[in-house]
Amino acid sequence: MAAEPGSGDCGPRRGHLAAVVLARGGSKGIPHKNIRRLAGKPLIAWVLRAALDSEAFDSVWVSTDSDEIEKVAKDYGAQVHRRSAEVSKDTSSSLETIQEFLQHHPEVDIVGNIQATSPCLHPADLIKVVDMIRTHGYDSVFSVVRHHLFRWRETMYWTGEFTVAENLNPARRPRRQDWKGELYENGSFYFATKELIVRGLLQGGKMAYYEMKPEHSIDIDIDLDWPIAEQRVKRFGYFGKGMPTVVKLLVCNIDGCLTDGRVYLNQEHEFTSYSLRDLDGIRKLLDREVTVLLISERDIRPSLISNLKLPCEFEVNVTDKRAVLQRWMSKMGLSWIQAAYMGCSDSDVEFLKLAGVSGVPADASTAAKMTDSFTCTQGGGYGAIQEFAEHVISLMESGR
Ligand SMILES: CC(=O)N[C@H]1[C@H]([C@H](O)[C@H](O)CO)O[C@](OP(=O)(O)OC[C@H]2O[C@@H](n3ccc(N)nc3=O)[C@H](O)[C@@H]2O)(C(=O)O)C[C@@H]1O
Repeated sequence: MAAEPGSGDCGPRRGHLAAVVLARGGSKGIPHKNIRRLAGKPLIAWVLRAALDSEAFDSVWVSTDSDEIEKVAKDYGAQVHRRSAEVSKDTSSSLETIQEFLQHHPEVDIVGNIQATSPCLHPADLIKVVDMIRTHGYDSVFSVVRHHLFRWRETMYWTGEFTVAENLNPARRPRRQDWKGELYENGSFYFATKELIVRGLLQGGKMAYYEMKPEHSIDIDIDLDWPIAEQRVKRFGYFGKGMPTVVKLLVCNIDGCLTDGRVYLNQEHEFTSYSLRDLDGIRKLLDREVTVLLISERDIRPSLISNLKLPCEFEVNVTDKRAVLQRWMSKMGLSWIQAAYMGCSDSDVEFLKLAGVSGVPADASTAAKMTDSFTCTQGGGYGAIQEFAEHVISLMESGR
């Protein structure tokens, strides 16, 4: 979606390109915004993952003044620049914070300032922007989105002033499909050379914009934006995988996904519970011809599963998950990319990584959560399977 900038091709550009995500600790509007969980992951994790997976940068940094953010940044694979208190104030601008970063990192020639507040970023976009800089030699590139908004001049009606239309003819109001709309900066990223930044500019020199898809363009500014951003990320975000559009099999760990992992005991029996919402999610997948296989490492009574009255397969007392999964995949003639996997424990990590799409409940183990999986907002046994099933269905329906 790169635009055609007027100045044409400017020749190749080399030099160290650093992705820099600014994440101060003291955000005002939304407390701890930069590491608050959005769709199951700390906010900064979304853009860090896109930047790292793009493999387009020589280094990926988080600039922060907070120990907590430093830890999260490192957990997600970024390097950390500890910034000074002077550039961590409410009044500090991104520009001065980036200038400070450059003073400490003289090896860096170009900065891609990626804003955590736009969490629907995809590596493919970053790869194209880096190509605009590397191959076409632009000095600065920033993200925009197209809006179809009619603008009207601001007036004070009580003074007798009249308003006028600024970008439309009211006598011939264009229909959305007959009007290209206008480009607006969307705050997702700002790439600029060191020369420009040192001169006090993030946008300047040979400039170009990069037009993002509207579904990927979201700017968290006020607290009201948060739930909208969360929905958008769940539907259109980058989950670190090839994003399959065909899913034929869901394998789901019973213990901790279908159940909440708790077992109640009396002298004769063990009891667990499940959520009807999860059965509904499974049913939705079955309706779409996805085979559902429930597995457990525990010796669960088969009648417990058959009592769910769902036409799904199950295997219990599994000692070798890999062998079971391999058997199912070859029986169905599938490759991993066509399989979905939901798990919650360390023994699921391998399969969470292999599957085309994977999900973990909110209370999964840390190792399971650190995989590139869709992290549910619900815990195991409380609707996580339903949430993941809806995510899988939206992937299949989006045709991506
Ligand atoms: C490059 C730039 O000018 N960014 C500014 C953007 C940009 O103009 C809009 O997004 C455009 O739509 O606007 C601001 O955006 P905001 O305040 O949300 O900041 C965006 C992200 O950067 C972090 N940040 C910002 C400044 C700073 N000195 N240190 C930081 O760590 C924030 O924590 C947050 O994760 C604004 O609304 O005031 C302030 C930002 O400085």
